[in-house]
Amino acid sequence: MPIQSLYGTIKVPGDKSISHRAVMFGSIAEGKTTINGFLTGEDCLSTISCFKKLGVNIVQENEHVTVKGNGISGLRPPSEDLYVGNSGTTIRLMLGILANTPFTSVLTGDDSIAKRPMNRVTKPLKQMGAEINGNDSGNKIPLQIKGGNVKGIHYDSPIASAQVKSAIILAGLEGEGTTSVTEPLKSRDHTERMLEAFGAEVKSDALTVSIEGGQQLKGTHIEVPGDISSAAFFLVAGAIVPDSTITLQKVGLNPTRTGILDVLNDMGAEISYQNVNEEASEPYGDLIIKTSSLKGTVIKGDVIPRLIDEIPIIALAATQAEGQTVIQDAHELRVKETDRIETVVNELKKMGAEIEATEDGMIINGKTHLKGASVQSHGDHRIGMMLSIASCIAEGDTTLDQSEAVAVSYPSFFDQLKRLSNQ
Ligand SMILES: O=C(O)C1=C[C@@H](OP(=O)(O)O)[C@@H](O)[C@H](O)C1
Ligand SMILES: C=C(OP(=O)(O)O)C(=O)O
Repeated sequence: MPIQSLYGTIKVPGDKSISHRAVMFGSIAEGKTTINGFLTGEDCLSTISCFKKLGVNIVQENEHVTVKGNGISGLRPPSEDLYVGNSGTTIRLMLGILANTPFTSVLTGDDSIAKRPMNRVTKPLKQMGAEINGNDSGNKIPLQIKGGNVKGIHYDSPIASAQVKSAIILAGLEGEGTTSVTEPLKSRDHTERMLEAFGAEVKSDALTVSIEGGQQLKGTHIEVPGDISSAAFFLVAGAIVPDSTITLQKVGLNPTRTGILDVLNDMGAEISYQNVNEEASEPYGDLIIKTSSLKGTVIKGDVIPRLIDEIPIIALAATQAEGQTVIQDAHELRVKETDRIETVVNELKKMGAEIEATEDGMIINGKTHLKGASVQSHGDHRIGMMLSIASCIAEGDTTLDQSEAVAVSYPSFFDQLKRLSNQ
């Protein structure tokens, strides 16, 4: 049923990319790391569980985590498989770390991870000296990795992927000589920023990142800002639900992640900023969104890696914008938790959207009146949240199958949505 308005202030949960990295880097650092604002979503809990199996002492109490690391050489052979659940970031970054451990580990995950390509990281890691075996020549789980004796390489990555860049840089941390990665477009730079916070020296020059081997990380304190990828659902909800004003507190504003703000601005959304801190290692600020008249736009090129996870909710915004929206260069969506081009198009069509898939994106004509339907998340958290926001403006009832998937990145999503709609 259509919601009358969304009004109020919320603090979205901690950034998923930063929460994963804080636990991982704390686990291979020397000494104590404390984390505040940790995301308690299932993906980040999978990362904690894997490092506990590698012998790291990690205590998690809600958003506070303490990690006692003993360096990479302090990691111990796991007595069981490392289960990464639904998390691509966990498996790909861990492979980079495990390239430096002289024992064998086996990495597995859920049905979605079983379909996702791993050769994007296993190929360069094998070149660096890691022994990796798995289904489809090391492309699919379960993956067996034995590390040690890593040699630095230069890698020209065919895709703009922070997971690929991070896996190689993490492998290079203990490797011999210099390791560098050049990517075609700049991807999120949380690894580079956080390695510096842990005392390492990382060089970034345009599209190339490099690191010298033999650096020891030192435990530190990490403050995790709110996840802009989670805030995105309420930015779009605030723009498309009538009579709404939503304040989102302490949202991460790292420029490699703010593509959604640029696109919503182009579409005519009324977003204002307060309490911005640009000095923090990860900048953040409060965002205020009001109901807005949106217009169609073209989204392509170097903004794509800066909003890749936000495309499902941007597609919904486009159904409520006057004119045509074209999304290009987003082929990567086909290898996320689901094929997000297919799932977005098929599910939004059920609600009456005028949306067509292209090979590397979609074309959406607006503005359309959405109607309630029986839809499904396909076990993909971002599809589930996008469809829930769609139901807020749809005429009639919507039922969402597999809604529990939202807990992967946003366990408090439905509670916060309810709170904003009741105020
Ligand atoms: O490094 C990260 O934390 C992430 C990188 C992105 O994936 P790719 O590296 O595959 O683009 C993103 O889609 C994912 O949600 C998180
Ligand atoms: C693609 C995502 O995550 P991951 O690759 O870590 O599974 C996501 O959160 O949208």
